[in-house]
Amino acid sequence: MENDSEHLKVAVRVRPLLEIDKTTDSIISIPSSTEIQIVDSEHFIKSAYDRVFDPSSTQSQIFDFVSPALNQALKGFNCTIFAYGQTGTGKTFTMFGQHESLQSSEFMPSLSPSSGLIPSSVQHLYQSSKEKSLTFYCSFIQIYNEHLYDLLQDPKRGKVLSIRESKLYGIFVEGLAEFVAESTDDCFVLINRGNENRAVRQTRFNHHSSRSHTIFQMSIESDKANKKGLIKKAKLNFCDLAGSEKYDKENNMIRDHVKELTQINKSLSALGKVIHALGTGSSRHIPYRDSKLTRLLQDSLGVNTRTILIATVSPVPNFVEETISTLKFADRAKQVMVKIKRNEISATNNQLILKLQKEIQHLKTLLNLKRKGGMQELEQKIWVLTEENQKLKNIGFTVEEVERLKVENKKLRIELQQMGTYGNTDGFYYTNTDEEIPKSTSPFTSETSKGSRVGSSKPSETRRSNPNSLPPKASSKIELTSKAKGFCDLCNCDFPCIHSAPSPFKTPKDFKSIEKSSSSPFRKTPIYRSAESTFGGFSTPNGKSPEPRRMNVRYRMTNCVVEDTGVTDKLKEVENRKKEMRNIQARLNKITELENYRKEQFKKEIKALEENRKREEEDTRRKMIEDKKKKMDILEKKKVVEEFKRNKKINEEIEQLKAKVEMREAEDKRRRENEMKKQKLAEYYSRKKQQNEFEGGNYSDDFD
Ligand SMILES: Nc1ncnc2c1ncn2[C@@H]1O[C@H](COP(=O)(O)OP(=O)(O)OP(=O)(O)O)[C@@H](O)[C@H]1O
Repeated sequence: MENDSEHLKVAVRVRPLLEIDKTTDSIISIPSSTEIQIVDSEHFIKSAYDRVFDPSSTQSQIFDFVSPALNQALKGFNCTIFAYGQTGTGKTFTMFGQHESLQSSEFMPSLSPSSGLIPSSVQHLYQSSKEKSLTFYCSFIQIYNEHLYDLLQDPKRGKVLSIRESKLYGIFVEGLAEFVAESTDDCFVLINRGNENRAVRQTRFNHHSSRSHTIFQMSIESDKANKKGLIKKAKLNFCDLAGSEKYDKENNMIRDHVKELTQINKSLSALGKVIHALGTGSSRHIPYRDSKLTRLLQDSLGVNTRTILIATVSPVPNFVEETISTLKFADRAKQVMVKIKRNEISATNNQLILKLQKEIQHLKTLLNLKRKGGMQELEQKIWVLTEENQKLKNIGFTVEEVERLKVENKKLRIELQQMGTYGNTDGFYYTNTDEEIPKSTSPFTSETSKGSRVGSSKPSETRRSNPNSLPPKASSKIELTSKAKGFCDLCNCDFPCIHSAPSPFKTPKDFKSIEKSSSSPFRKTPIYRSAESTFGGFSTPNGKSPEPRRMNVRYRMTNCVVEDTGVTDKLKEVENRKKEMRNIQARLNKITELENYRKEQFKKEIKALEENRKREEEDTRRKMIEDKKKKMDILEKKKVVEEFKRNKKINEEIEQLKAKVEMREAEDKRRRENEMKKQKLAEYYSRKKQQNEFEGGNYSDDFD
């Protein structure tokens, strides 16, 4: 199965009846593990899929269905898993697990039976890759109202990210953080964090309805080349799509809800069109660019990616139309053929080397900057590295050298992480926890961390203590230009804001200390959230104080400048404060402008909706009139036909009567002729008789 074509795999999961459904009737029956039937007074539909999961199916059965694809991902095959369905049918339940368990605060190193596909897959991947030297990079994206946000770095949806395409990276999200997750726990923390930040809303059919599409991405890269000198890499996408929903005319929906609903339905319809185009195979143009979702998944949909669709449906009779529409979508998806090949890249491939060099260059720059400080040196270093990079590009590399580059890359990241750097240069960020964090308040104690790590490639201690690390104050001298100006890159908010958190692994106490030290007018707002909550049955310890998780992160971002803002004297501080205030004012103006713009947009949308409605009403009225006219025409025609039939019948009767009359007349004529003949004969015989008598002869009546 090195290079193969296969159908997109489709499973349907029927969720059980819930209290919120307020019914015990179900329209769904499952004759076999691959068939589903919808039966009610108006429908009888039967269709077959790769697998149908009945309402009693467990999370582990779903995991078993996808696990072969996960194993393939470890061998270098891309994989995308979707959950698609109407709102409240169990997409998030399937992908992440029971919602309540997301909130639990008990730490359980193992997964619970209610854990969803993503946590189970993460655990499986780490367990299966114990012996292999693989690196996992994780990112978490949400698409809300057709805008992309980084769920791990941007909880307030402050910065809209853009999708870019380049030869080096393919399709990628500019500025999206990719964390190096060294263990299952690292991943779990990231998933929890992302889940906390996801846009949800209470709707009629779901108390925690997801209002955004989320994509948890894992890039798996082998650290070492195989015997053939090839390096494996695979991308895994877990997509929990927002659920489609009908416009609720009776209960006035609020403005934001209407907007969300419009955007969700629009992007799902774009996804449907892409699936349709891929399924028919005839269409040359695949409309990937119609929505952010399809554009982002362009290289993971139908192209070199094993794709699994889990369509979730409700058994409630009221949602029969939605269930049928989901099954239709799943039917179309079944037709899609995907050509799959292993993603292997020669270790000496120019692009890979270039990428590694680029990363190493940034890492080195940051490290030197961290160690020595100073803008001049940084500029010098960048210049030297650029030169070096240029030279390196022209030199042939051996596999061993590339492997060394990879190892160096990883080492540098870890070193940076341990130094507590939060920096940014051309292309990459590296975040870290602060050395000042009191160990007792972190959500990850060393014992817990040690005990719970599954498949961690490194003991957690190695990432904690660092003899080279600078004292915390020194590290705080290095800041981003935008921060020096009092702006955050992500949300343009006053600084320090939520994005100044070194990593998603802050602890409540850390946040308090930040709040205290900050003089920002926003500092009273508890902007940081701890990674305490869990999902799928894993969480933070009760009362225990784990150690901060340290992780590396790379950002795909360009043209960021680093400068020395280690300002300690009072004057500059005052100056900075003023600047900060000016920036806040500017930001407020911007927000007001934005608000006005949004209002304007909303008015336009309402107007458009109103016009649409009017147009639809007009269409309906016109159609009704046309229908009426048609009916009248038909009635008119019917009348004519009946008249014609009646006339025809009358004519036939007349004809019959005429025929009868003619017959009678002929009969009369014949009778008259016979009588005349008889009369003539009688006259003849009487005359003959008279003649015989006269002649004296005998008269005989015999005549021939
Ligand atoms: N298979 C299942 N077993 C038990 N409960 C389920 C199952 N599927 C869904 N549920 C419950 O149904 C409710 C809605 O599920 P969920 O939030 O996953 O739906 P969703 O499809 O993601 O909805 P939305 O699109 O609105 O986000 C939740 O309370 C969830 O616990």
